[in-house]
Amino acid sequence: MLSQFTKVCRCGIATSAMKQINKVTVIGGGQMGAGIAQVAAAAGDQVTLVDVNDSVLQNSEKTILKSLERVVKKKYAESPEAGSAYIEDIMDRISTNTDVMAASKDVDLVIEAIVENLGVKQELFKKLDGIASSNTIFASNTSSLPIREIAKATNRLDRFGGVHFFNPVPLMKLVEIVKAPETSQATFDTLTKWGKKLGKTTVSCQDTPGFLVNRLLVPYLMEAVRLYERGHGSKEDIDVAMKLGASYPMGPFELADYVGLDTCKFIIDGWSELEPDNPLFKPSPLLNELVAEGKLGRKSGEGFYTYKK
Ligand SMILES: CCCCCCC[C@H](O)CC(=O)SCCNC(=O)CCNC(=O)[C@H](O)C(C)(C)COP(=O)([O-])OP(=O)([O-])OC[C@H]1O[C@@H](n2cnc3c(N)ncnc32)[C@H](O)[C@@H]1OP(=O)([O-])[O-]
Ligand SMILES: NC(=O)c1ccc[n+]([C@@H]2O[C@H](COP(=O)([O-])OP(=O)(O)OC[C@H]3O[C@@H](n4cnc5c(N)ncnc54)[C@H](O)[C@@H]3O)[C@@H](O)[C@H]2O)c1
Repeated sequence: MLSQFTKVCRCGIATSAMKQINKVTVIGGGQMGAGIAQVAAAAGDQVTLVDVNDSVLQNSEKTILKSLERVVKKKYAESPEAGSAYIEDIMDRISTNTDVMAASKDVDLVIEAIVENLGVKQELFKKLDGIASSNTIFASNTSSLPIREIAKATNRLDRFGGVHFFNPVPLMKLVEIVKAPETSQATFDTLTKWGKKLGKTTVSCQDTPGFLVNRLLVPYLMEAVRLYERGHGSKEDIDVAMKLGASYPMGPFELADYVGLDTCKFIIDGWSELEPDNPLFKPSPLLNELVAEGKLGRKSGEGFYTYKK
């Protein structure tokens, strides 16, 4: 368990030093939460994955297992037995729980990857703040919401930061570490060290809309949708164009489906509310329509494209 490591400097002011994270609760077992649980357990952390019910958590476990099997196919191609032991070892470090309060009582870090909605995230952390140890750091994997706004629901603004992973978490090498105005240097350093322990490259971000990657990626994806809405290109051609003309691994429509169209909509609606006159943040009628029809991308079997279940 993380120890509150408090130093008193010569001036007499107590300052908290960087801590070691070994025990983590991940809230939200969807595509991001499952990935975060996987990479944390692979790095040796004891992980509890939380979601609203057991059937979601069973799916999360299946997703993690499938992903680990893909990793092992490459990493242990010559030694299937060592591969099985590797998977077993990681799965042994992951437990699941539907009781978020019990799962968050005594851990070094609570990181959430639930729905991209400020009120829901605030409500979650407000509840947790009352029961989690004062040593526990809170973090959000939000794509687009201000970390400070989420943290304001708690009395631990100094022990609250952003840790933004990318999808698919096991493969994407970057993690953005977000320092909100009140995030302490010790918290920021602890989160950065944790990101590196998970094998990721970290970049340091301020608490500005979209941090670094999404401030560029969101306008690009939305502009692709607008291009298509204007009838200036088919989605297939736009995807091919960006893959072969710009060497992106996925075209914008493939990527939006991969991310989840509900998440895309939550992001753009939030930014458009924040800056209604910014043409880059204009919502898209087509995106709204698809989400209203339950076409959320790969996770629901249909979005801009149709996927085999
Ligand atoms: C409108 C607003 C929207 C904003 C959205 C923002 C969202 C968010 O905040 C930020 C993001 O995340 S942005 C999103 C950022 N993300 C991006 O931009 C992603 C862009 N896409 C890509 O980088 C690639 O298409 C992928 C890596 C996803 C798949 O690669 P591919 O070549 O097209 O297809 P492949 O052949 O299937 O797989 C290749 C190899 O990878 C292996 N593997 C795959 N999945 C795995 C898993 N889960 N586990 C383990 N392994 C996995 C697979 O086994 C294979 O191994 P092999 O040994 O070589 O056979
Ligand atoms: N999808 C991406 O590419 C991506 C990338 C980076 C960051 N994010 C961010 O990560 C977060 C999750 O995104 P996702 O794509 O994994 O979503 P998802 O829809 O796949 O999963 C969300 C999960 O959270 C659960 N959940 C919702 N409310 C909950 C609560 N109160 N308590 C416990 N569990 C709850 C849901 O049951 C669901 O399983 C969002 O904030 C999103 O912006 C997403």
